Amino acid sequence: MGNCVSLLKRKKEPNKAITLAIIGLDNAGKTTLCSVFTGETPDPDIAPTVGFRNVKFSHSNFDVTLFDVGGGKSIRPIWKTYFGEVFGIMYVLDSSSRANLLEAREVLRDALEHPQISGKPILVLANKVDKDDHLEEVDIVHGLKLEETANANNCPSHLVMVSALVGVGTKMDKELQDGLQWLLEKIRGSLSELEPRVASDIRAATERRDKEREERKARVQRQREEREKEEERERRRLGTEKEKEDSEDDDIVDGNPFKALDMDTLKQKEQRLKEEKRRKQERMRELDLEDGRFRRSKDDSSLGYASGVRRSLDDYQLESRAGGREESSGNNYAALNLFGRGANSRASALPPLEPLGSRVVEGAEKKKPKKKKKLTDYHLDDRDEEGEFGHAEKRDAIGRLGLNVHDLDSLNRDHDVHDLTPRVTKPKKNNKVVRAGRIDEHEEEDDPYRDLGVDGRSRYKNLASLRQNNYEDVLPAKRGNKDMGRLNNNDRFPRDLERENSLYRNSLKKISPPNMTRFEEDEEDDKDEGIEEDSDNGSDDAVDKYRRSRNVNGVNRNRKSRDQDVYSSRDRKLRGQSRDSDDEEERDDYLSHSILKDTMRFPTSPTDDEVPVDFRKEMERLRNRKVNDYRSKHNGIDSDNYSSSRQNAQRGMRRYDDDEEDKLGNARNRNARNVRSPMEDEEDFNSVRHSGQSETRRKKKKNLLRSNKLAPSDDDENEPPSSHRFSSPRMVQEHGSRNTSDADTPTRHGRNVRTTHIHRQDSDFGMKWGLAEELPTVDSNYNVTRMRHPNFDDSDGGDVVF
Ligand SMILES: Nc1nc2c(ncn2[C@@H]2O[C@H](COP(=O)(O)OP(=O)(O)OP(=O)(O)O)[C@@H](O)[C@H]2O)c(=O)[nH]1
Ligand SMILES: [Mg+2]
Repeated sequence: MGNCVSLLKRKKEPNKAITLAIIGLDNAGKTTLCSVFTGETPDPDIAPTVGFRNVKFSHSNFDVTLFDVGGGKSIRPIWKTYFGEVFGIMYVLDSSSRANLLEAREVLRDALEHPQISGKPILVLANKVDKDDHLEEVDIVHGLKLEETANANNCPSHLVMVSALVGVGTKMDKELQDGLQWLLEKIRGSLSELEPRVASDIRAATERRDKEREERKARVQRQREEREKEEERERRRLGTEKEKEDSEDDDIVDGNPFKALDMDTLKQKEQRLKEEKRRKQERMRELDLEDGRFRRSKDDSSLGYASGVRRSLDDYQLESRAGGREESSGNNYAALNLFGRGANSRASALPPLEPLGSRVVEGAEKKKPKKKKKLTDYHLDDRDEEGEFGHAEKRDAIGRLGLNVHDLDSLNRDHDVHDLTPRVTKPKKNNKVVRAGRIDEHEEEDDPYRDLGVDGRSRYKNLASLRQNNYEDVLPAKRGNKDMGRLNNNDRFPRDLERENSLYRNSLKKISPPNMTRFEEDEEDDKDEGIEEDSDNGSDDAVDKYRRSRNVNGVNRNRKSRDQDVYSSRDRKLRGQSRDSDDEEERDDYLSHSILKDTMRFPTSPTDDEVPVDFRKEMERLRNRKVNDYRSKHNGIDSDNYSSSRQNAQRGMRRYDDDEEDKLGNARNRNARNVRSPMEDEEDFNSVRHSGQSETRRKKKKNLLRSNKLAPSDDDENEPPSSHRFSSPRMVQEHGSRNTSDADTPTRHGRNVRTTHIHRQDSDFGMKWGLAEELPTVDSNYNVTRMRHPNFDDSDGGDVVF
């Protein structure tokens, strides 16, 4: 009955306003719990609290203001600012985080030990108990040393295991509700003590804050006065008036910020400011002049102010003593009274100001820094025509290109200069400047690389461009381009420009196709392809046409496009070269050209003394490989086939023994001795071509190739007809009957093996097993290769021998 009366009594009383603080480590769930108390649904993507915020809610006849502070390390120190105002504390702990328990203990201890907290009730909220791995109550009490700390600081404490995610407002977690109730009751129970304590703490805090504010104000006032004094001194020195207080508030008339502005007043104000400024400047000039005169009268008249200020401090001290000047104690700069009579001690303490003095030095002209001339195409070309370079350009060229004096001499002599010009300026249309890789009338008149053909020319210019860019700018764009990649190797690429270029010129002369027909052919191509001549450009010579239509610029063209230019499939067709043709001659022609093409990718100059060793070796290796590949491929034995034969034997697909290896080896050697590859033929052909007979090149070359292939060598009468050497495996099969017989053939092992005529349709297994490509040349006398399919039923005819 008594309880009911007290409840009814309480209901009639107005709510008590109290303040609480919710503290704890970051990420404990403080802000989420605040939402729960206020009845808001917590934001799942809640951000960490930076600083402080407060929330309000009512519970059990209390209007609670809850201070939610950030739990981050850097924010914790501000907690204590609020401790004096609070009646009690909620301490939140993430019960699922064991790692933070120690830190949480320390933070709790620090809080309870604070004089404005000790004795106040503490509610510990072990949050996030909805998580599986949360700590047990005992562990938390033990881990936090809650009882010891609370008892030590006379703080009534209570711990509840809660989850902020259960519900909000009246539907909040029951434990949480109980905990809140406990705290509020505790506060209610000690309200008589707490209220005066909090009130006094708040008063003390307010007094402290007021005191601090006063101190700050006084400090600011002192600083302002100092500044004003300084400004006054400066004004007196310059003889200017004190400006009217020009605060932003001036424009606010009668405290009304929205009142219309008086334009006349504003104009007057502006005028006044201008006048002030002008007077100030005049005064400054006068002072400068005075000072300048003073300096000159003391020194040599030729010595300007600028040099005067550089004199030693001792001079000035002496001077000031002689002139009865005041000498500031201990400050040498004070002796440098640069501002004449009116100068005050502060100003004279300043270091000398050179720019002021420099104005009064008669005849002292400021030298404008000369603009550094850029090394452009134009400059270089100009000088080149005169046959000389300026020193600056030479130095520039040395710096840029890493050239030596010898190189520079060569620049003067040769047309190399065109290729070495840095591409700084953008050439105008139809101008005469020659840029790297470009061809125009100017160059065409005396083009030393004309013989190289378009491809050779651009290749040469690529080289020059590489040099000019120190191999770096161009190369990335050429990635994948074998020859450019090789040039990047500095070891193989001597720095000597002359040597390098002659090397390339030689190699290009040797391998480039005859240039006389290039433009004509391309003109025809262009017609066929519908490329029209550019009517804007007046020049109609073949070189220009070619350049315009193909955009031939040595720097920009990549290998693919170059190869396509010279060896396009269209060209090959026109020349009667085709990989797929049934015509043997066409195929040969194709092959020889593909070798030639590859050779072009690895340009070499065979003049031994000129070529660096590594480079030469590499080229020789390449050439030999090509020749050997060709020989072996077209003479029935190649290393691939040989090794695969060995592999087949090991797999049980064919019989294999050392004797056979001997035979194969012998055959290979013999064939290698006697067969000339198209590569060698091409070399011969080139020598013919360069002797001026290029118009009949195709005919001659074919004859040359054919004669070589068809003529068996003298020292080997058993050489099979050379046509076989150039036959595809398919053709070998088709003509197999010429070299095999149906009769038994004795082997060295004394076993008779029946040879079989293999028709095309019979050779399925060979094709299927990928062996068709490996079929060797058939020779009934000594070159017998045996292949046997493991599943092949030989009951009808024994082994199959090719
Ligand atoms: N599982 C679970 N997650 C909770 C619970 N309470 C809060 N969280 C989550 O814990 C994270 C941190 O919550 P906050 O309320 O921002 O933590 P805080 O203590 O305010 O952190 P600071 O502001 O940085 O000090 C949030 O992702 C909440 O969703 C809970 O009871 N259970
Ligand atoms: Mg927070």
